[in-house]
Amino acid sequence: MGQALLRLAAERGDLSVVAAYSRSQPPQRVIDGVPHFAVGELSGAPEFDVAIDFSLPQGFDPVLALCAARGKALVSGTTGLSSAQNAAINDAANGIAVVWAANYSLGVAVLTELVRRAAAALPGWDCDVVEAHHTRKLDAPSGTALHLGAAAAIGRGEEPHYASLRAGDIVGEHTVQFAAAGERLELIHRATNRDIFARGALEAALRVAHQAPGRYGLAELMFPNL
Ligand SMILES: NC(=O)C1=CN([C@@H]2O[C@H](COP(=O)(O)OP(=O)(O)OC[C@H]3O[C@@H](n4cnc5c(N)ncnc54)[C@H](OP(=O)(O)O)[C@@H]3O)[C@@H](O)[C@H]2O)C=CC1
Ligand SMILES: O=C(O)C1=N[C@H](C(=O)O)C[C@H](O)C1
Repeated sequence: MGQALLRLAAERGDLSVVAAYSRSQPPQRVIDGVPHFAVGELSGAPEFDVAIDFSLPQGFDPVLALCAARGKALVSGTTGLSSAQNAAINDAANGIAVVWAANYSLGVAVLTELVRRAAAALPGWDCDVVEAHHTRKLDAPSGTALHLGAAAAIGRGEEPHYASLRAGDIVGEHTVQFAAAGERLELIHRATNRDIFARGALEAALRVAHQAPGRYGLAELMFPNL
């Protein structure tokens, strides 16, 4: 995701990337023309308006801390965060603008609303969330699966069952199934290119960079017609 963000940001004239951060050791001083900072070097990063984080749970805390210390906005898509890390986002949102979303695609934002409405309309139906991703993905169920399950739980009062498949280079597929005797409803989102997530995160960053402190939902920020 970091590579997609750098590539797509370079194509735009309305934003510029001032630094990249990762765990790479030894630190690669420049990545795609952008100054790179490795673990332990983040405090030396230049001034910025908003940070975009697509790391891993073990890389998230220093980025949140830097944004909070400098009073700058954060857009994060890192999944598999702990409840303590989610609570830290809520705390930080008292002083900075924060967006965290398990999925930055428009399609999943629409699917989430459909799932919420279907669950509310189909009380007593069985509900399962099946997700499939590439074999490099470390967390399961996916953040999107948990997000869709939470939307279903609003309408049905309990979380669905989850199933995870890891195979090949699947970008990200999520199927929410509602089943009752004699019929079955399946709502499916299939991502075929990871750029959709990076584009969504860049748009969110542009919108939240100078917002007042608070935790902003992706739909309220990006898809007000939903
Ligand atoms: N919300 C959304 O729309 C989406 C969310 N995701 C989520 O984004 C995250 C990243 O996904 P992906 O890009 O595929 O994963 P990768 O493993 O390809 O990239 C993870 C990045 O985090 C860096 N990193 C890992 N640990 C640390 C650390 N301790 N300190 C600093 N940097 C660290 C890695 O550094 P290095 O390069 O040096 O290894 C790497 O640059 C996952 O949680 C995934 O679920 C993914 C796609 C869409
Ligand atoms: O790791 C990925 O690739 C993805 N992770 C996110 C998730 O955990 O839901 C979003 C997307 O499905 C791709």
